[in-house]
Amino acid sequence: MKRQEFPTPAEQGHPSADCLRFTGIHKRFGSFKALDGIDLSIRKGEFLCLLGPSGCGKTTLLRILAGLETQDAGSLHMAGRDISRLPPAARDYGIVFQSYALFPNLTVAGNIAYGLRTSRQAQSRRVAELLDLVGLPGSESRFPSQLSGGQQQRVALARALATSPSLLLLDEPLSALDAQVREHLRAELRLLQQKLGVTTIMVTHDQEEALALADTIAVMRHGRIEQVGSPEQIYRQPANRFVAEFVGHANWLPVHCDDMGTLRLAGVPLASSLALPTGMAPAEATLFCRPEDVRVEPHWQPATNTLMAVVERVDFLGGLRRASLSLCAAREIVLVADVSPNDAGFSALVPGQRVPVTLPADRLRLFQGPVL
Ligand SMILES: Nc1ncnc2c1ncn2[C@@H]1O[C@H](COP(=O)(O)OP(=O)(O)OP(=O)(O)O)[C@@H](O)[C@H]1O
Repeated sequence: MKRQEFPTPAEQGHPSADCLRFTGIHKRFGSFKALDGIDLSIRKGEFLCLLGPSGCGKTTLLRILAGLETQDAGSLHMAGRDISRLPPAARDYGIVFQSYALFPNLTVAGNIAYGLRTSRQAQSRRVAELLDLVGLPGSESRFPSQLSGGQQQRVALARALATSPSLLLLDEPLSALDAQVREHLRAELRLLQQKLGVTTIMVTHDQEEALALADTIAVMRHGRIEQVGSPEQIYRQPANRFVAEFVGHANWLPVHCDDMGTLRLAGVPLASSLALPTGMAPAEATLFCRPEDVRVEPHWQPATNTLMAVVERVDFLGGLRRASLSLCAAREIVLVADVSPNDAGFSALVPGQRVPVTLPADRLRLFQGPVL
């Protein structure tokens, strides 16, 4: 086989071409609805993370795509081909599981070459090439038990990529590793995926991992997709409370919306430019604001969305301080601000001190109903 080089994204086709499409996927286990109508498209070369809490159906969706589980209804198309009923071996993917799933009795080379149907010489060349790629050159003759968790997962990745599949499936591949190895491998995985341009779907419940790795995140809950978007969209414009709560830290502040559409937080009117979701009745609402968006001001200056607060406590978070601030007009309302030493109000963060805080209008979102 004359396969020394990996195909570039350009060789694999136009990056925006649809590679994979799930349409109306349903799956029940007995009376339990594990997937409840999944529609999702993935572009060629895209890195998509299925993100959601335990039991939301991420792995089931991945297993259906891999042909390891059968959907009750719905279809799957890959590059325009209906693969809904094809056996796993006919679906053209490589897969990496959470537990490294290497054959313990085979060497690293034996594990990686397992699915290759080429001459021994071509296999050796391919194995060496893949080991270079995953940063383990010269490890051919070692056994899985002689490798660390991170190294075993690199071998599992090399094995998944051995046949140059169109699709790489990753089922929580980093979650069994310790934090430092995980972060290191995460960065390498992203570089590798970009270099190869292989369309990738990764299952994770780790929102930080999804934000760091994905081009697109599909947030799931109870067998449904709650939102699909770029990490920026998911983080900045969460479609609903569930997404906002699941991804990142957030302040949830009770606001009242009067008949004129004016919003008030602790009686203080907030910028009227805040967009109310269409159909929201004038009543109680919840204001959402990320801690890093709350601005602690060095001096009082009457300004839109600026309120007085008292510093309740300050926690050291390495590069940042996390301050809990209670509003002077309603001490029971506490908001959290992440403040960097470069921010103007940093030196004012002394417990007991009164400080002005601004909630930038363009960083706020409103959700219907009271704070939960
Ligand atoms: N073979 C099965 N038989 C019965 N129930 C199952 C089976 N496989 C999955 N389930 C159930 O379906 C639901 C979704 O499972 P799934 O493994 O897809 O969730 P997940 O989002 O990947 O969660 P986790 O992050 O914990 O793996 C869970 O409640 C699970 O118990």
